[in-house]
Amino acid sequence: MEVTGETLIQLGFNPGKWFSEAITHANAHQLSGDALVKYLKSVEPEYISLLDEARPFHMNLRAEEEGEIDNVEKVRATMDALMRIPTTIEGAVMPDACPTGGLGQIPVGGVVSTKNAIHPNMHSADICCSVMMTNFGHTDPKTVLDTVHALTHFGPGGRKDPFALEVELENKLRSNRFTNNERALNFSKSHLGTQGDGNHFTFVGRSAQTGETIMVTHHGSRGLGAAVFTKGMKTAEEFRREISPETPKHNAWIPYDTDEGKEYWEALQWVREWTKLNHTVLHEATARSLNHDPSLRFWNEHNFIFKEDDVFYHAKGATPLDDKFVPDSHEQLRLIPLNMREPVLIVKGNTTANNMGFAPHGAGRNISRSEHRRRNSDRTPEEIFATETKGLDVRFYHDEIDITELPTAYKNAATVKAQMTEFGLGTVVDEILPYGCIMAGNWQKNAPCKRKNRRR
Ligand SMILES: Nc1nc2c(ncn2[C@@H]2O[C@H](COP(=O)(O)O)[C@@H](O)[C@H]2O)c(=O)[nH]1
Ligand SMILES: [Mn+2]
Repeated sequence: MEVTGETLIQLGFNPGKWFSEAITHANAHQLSGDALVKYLKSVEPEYISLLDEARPFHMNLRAEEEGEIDNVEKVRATMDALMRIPTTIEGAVMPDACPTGGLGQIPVGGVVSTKNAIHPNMHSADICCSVMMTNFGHTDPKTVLDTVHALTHFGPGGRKDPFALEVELENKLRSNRFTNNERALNFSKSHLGTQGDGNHFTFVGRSAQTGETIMVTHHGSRGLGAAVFTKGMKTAEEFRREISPETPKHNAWIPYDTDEGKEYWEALQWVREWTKLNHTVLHEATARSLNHDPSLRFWNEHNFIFKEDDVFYHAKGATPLDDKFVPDSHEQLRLIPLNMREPVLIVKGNTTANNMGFAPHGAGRNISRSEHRRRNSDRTPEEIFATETKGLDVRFYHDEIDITELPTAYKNAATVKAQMTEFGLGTVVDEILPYGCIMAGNWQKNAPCKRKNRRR
């Protein structure tokens, strides 16, 4: 009987590139029964198994009240599963941690170091989600917010009036297999100067130290990053089948010491450069419109992979404190937003025994968006908005309130700040006190397909 791929799968072997040569050999020698199994065992690749025990991780997170226990336990459980992936070295969990996806997926607020391995799912689709600030001196905060409101773009899709993509960066994108495709290249142009949706924002406030007006933008790499992520996951899956089929798909990795690994790492750097430009064009356009020469601008990513020799630090919603991770660091300063009613923190810090060189990237959530909606179903969005944004100038770009972005949707900011101090996760050197902000809002409510459904 002819030996096929199906025969091998039924015998319990994992499909991979080795199948084709083994099938040819088995048929040429008419192998069957024990002889076939013996031969297949002798040529089957040696797979990397999951670790029997989880590698160590630091829980810089503690439940302070009843409602937080469930979240903390879920974060611990997912880290326990994740730290059995054979590439892992060490992990850390930040006070803003919350689970995302199934068991074994890196939580938001998680840091995992690996040896010679890049795990695309540990940076997820919004590669290099980040925050940038510009100091506008003593310009009136409302004037800054009005000015950026007229210039920015929130919601799905791209701009009708895109900013120009630098030729040098376009050439870089065209030189890499993960970015040189129509989808990624189109996004790199049409999405430049866009902020997307969800919890991305433009925030304006005043420095607690100097009273100067500071603008902070929060967004990532938009369609370009998502396109790179899709390709990265596909490549990682090809490796997973060949080297560690026992590893769950969501934790597949690309070995760095391969052509694909080196090129994926390079693609991540181009995405980082593009994302920085995506913030910068908005900050520069605002400064030009205000005819103001800004005194200070800096940024930091909080959803990225950082490399030190052959060790890769995956930070899924964590702020790199240590300058070894940040090539364009300004005086070691980093930005950590909390919610629209709270200050954006300006922090500094170093690597310690338990922080792996990172701090939280925000407040995080104890409950999902849908649970938050359920708990507030007894009040109208307008009532909730009025209570939660009193005294602030809060705007939704698409004119529809998104209650899942209001302050009570997030963890208690005071608790997160207290745990930053308790676990040594950076020192606050200044705070940007809120004047107001712009977010996408619930743009789906008036999306054409929703309107059509409502008419039915
Ligand atoms: N200052 C503001 N901070 C906000 C707002 N909405 C959310 N957030 C915080 O940002 C972090 C980062 O979110 P992620 O998308 O990178 O995971 C989040 O944990 C919140 O604490 C806002 O409107 N203003
Ligand atoms: Mn972010």
